[in-house]
Amino acid sequence: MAIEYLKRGKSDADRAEDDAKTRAVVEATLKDIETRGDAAVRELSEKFDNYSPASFRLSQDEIDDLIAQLSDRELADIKFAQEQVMNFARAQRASMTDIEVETLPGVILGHKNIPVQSVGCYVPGGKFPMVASAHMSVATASVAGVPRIIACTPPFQGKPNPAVIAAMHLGGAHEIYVMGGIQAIGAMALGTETIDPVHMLVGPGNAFVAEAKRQLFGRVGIDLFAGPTETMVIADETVDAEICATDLLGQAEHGYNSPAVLVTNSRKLAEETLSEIDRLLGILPTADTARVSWQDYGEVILCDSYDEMLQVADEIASEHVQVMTDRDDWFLENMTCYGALFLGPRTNVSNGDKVIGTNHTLPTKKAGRYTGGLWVGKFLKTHSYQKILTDEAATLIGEYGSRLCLLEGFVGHAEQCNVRVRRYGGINVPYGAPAPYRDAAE
Ligand SMILES: NC(=O)c1ccc[n+]([C@@H]2O[C@H](COP(=O)([O-])OP(=O)(O)OC[C@H]3O[C@@H](n4cnc5c(N)ncnc54)[C@H](O)[C@@H]3O)[C@@H](O)[C@H]2O)c1
Ligand SMILES: [Zn+2]
Repeated sequence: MAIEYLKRGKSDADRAEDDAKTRAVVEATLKDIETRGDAAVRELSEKFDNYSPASFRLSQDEIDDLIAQLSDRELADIKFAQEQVMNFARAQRASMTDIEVETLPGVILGHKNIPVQSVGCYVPGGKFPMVASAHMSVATASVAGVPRIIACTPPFQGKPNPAVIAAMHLGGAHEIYVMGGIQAIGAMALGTETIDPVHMLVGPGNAFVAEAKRQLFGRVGIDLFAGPTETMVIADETVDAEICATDLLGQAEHGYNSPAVLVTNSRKLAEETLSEIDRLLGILPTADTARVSWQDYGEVILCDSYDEMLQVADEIASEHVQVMTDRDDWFLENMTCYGALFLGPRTNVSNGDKVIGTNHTLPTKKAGRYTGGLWVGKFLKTHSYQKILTDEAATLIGEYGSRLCLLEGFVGHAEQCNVRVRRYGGINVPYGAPAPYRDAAE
């Protein structure tokens, strides 16, 4: 491979050191929440968010008052986006069917999809009140039929954000708490004196939130590792530097640690994009964060061929991958590791973030190698079951089972089969012995 870095971000070693610091903070904080419950949650909320309300849970009156602060236009916009997300989620739900098949005469195998019974949805809100994240988790959980949906978001500028709370409420949240960061994640998963723990945590967040979910995995389920936003632009000379630079900075503004990577086969586009980014950083109102992300994590990678671009992109496995080339569908066909694809110059990552209807909670830190993003299927558990309807099937499966159990040395298991062979097949298998071999066709 002849790839060339025109700009490089932080080294892997530096990134690993940052992760280790986050891990340690999260571990100590979760322990504190587990030991001291509500008291710890309140102290942490005071410390990180300077917020200490009478109750972290919003009452129905408080929710109604907050929603009343929105204009009709704002409410209609929120509803439009939520409807797009729910429509796509409904279509995806319809693609998941329960099945029941007869694999051998009298042998019935099936699976059914059962909603997770309670979920905790985290909606980020430290730097920006992320209204859309409420559609992605809360509304999607509603489509899945989750019977208990609780939602947490930090205060924004000292108070609950009306738009976020409206989206949570309209999406179908049963309990809403104004609580952020590790304390929200810990309280939802571990429970406190006032919060019943949930079975699964979902939703994106900063490095602390993502790490807290990761550490709690096992105690509860999690959707996926969805930390600080990452973006990649794969572009050739079918597009210009303005669009590439805009798309890179558009996501770098999320925080101080959002990687943005350009992968291209054009040196001209690469160089022009670098100078366009400098120009835009002079006028973008959120340049404070975007500039730091770009300095520390921005990368420009020049490749020789489309094959090389594909290989680099799969290796990085970025959360968002915007493809603007003369062969976008070729990337769709061939890419294997990413969060979501945004194909062609007419769409862009912020459409997916806010409005178009695909889920914006997506895998970061290479998690796209083993999972896609949040979707209605993550709220459903697929459980199998089996039945044997006839004596013949009980005998046939029992005989094979008897011998296969003993092949592994499991005498007790073999007897579970043998007792059925004796009872339903009338064949006398001595206790603990393998069933005699009969041709399955007999
Ligand atoms: N992967 C995805 O799908 C996806 C989608 C949307 C957003 N995001 C990411 O979500 C993140 C949102 O981050 P945010 O910070 O704005 O909001 P956030 O709600 O995730 O985090 C805010 C909370 O972080 C806690 N916190 C802040 N500083 C802390 C510290 N030093 N130690 C411990 N806790 C601390 C506070 O309790 C605060 O309430 C961004 O990084 C964004 O890129 C990811
Ligand atoms: Zn974004």
